[in-house]
Amino acid sequence: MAKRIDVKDLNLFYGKFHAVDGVSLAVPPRNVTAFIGPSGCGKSTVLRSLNRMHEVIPGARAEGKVLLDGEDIYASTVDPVSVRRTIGMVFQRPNPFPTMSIRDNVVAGLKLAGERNGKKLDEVAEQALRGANLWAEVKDRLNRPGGGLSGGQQQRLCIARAIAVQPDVLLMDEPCSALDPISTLAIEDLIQELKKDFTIVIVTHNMQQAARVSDQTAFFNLAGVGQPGRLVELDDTERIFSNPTQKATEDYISGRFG
Ligand SMILES: Nc1ncnc2c1ncn2[C@@H]1O[C@H](COP(=O)(O)OP(=O)(O)OP(=O)(O)O)[C@@H](O)[C@H]1O
Repeated sequence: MAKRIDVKDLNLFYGKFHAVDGVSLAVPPRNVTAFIGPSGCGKSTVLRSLNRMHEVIPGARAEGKVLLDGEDIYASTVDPVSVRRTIGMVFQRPNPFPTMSIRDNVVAGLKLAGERNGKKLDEVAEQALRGANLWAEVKDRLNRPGGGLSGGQQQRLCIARAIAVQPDVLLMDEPCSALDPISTLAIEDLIQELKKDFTIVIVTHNMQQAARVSDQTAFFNLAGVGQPGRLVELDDTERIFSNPTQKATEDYISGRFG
């Protein structure tokens, strides 16, 4: 169930390129944290480092600590695959397995982990689809392909797939950027529901969205061209949008740059 994350002096690299410099931040459990900032400042890179997806890119590496309820996910004894199971991820473009049935998409992770009991898989599929606010729309076509759903439904299917394995944390990388406004609102409502059970970190370019869905907001920026991105400030969302302490944050949220 929902866990806290503490990031300590995290530096992220792509080969020799120092992409993110010295980030420290805390994400409380059952809380939505939004990452905002101009393009290229490292939001997605930091997000991917929170479940060790960053290192999947050839040459990419992380220095520093990411603690999940005090346990360092980068410790040498930790299996990155189990980290990714505990800290799930939803991507920018919905990526269901298109020919696989809706039901099998949801339970794909569980089947991979060896669960073979059909009744149990049906139960988990229903629970996860209900949790993702999709059950009512798909309950009569669970055996039809996931690729046949609308974009917004596919994204909720991917959220159902992510929560079916009961992660502690959900990372969302611009989950609404490929969706229309109605589907976007459906996902935003869903995020409010999900935070009762999960710790959520969301990258968004949409500042209204950050203001609507998050409890705290982290503003990232670049010190200059070719310089690494860094965390400028992290505070309650209300404060970031009404009275930030840093001028760069104020300039960004008031639309003066970015
Ligand atoms: N796979 C990669 N290989 C090399 N460099 C990368 C890779 N992915 C990102 N970068 C670089 O790392 C820096 C941070 O990129 P990142 O995508 O994290 O920024 P971002 O703030 O999420 O940007 P955006 O808002 O445009 O998605 C950029 O300079 C980017 O070019």
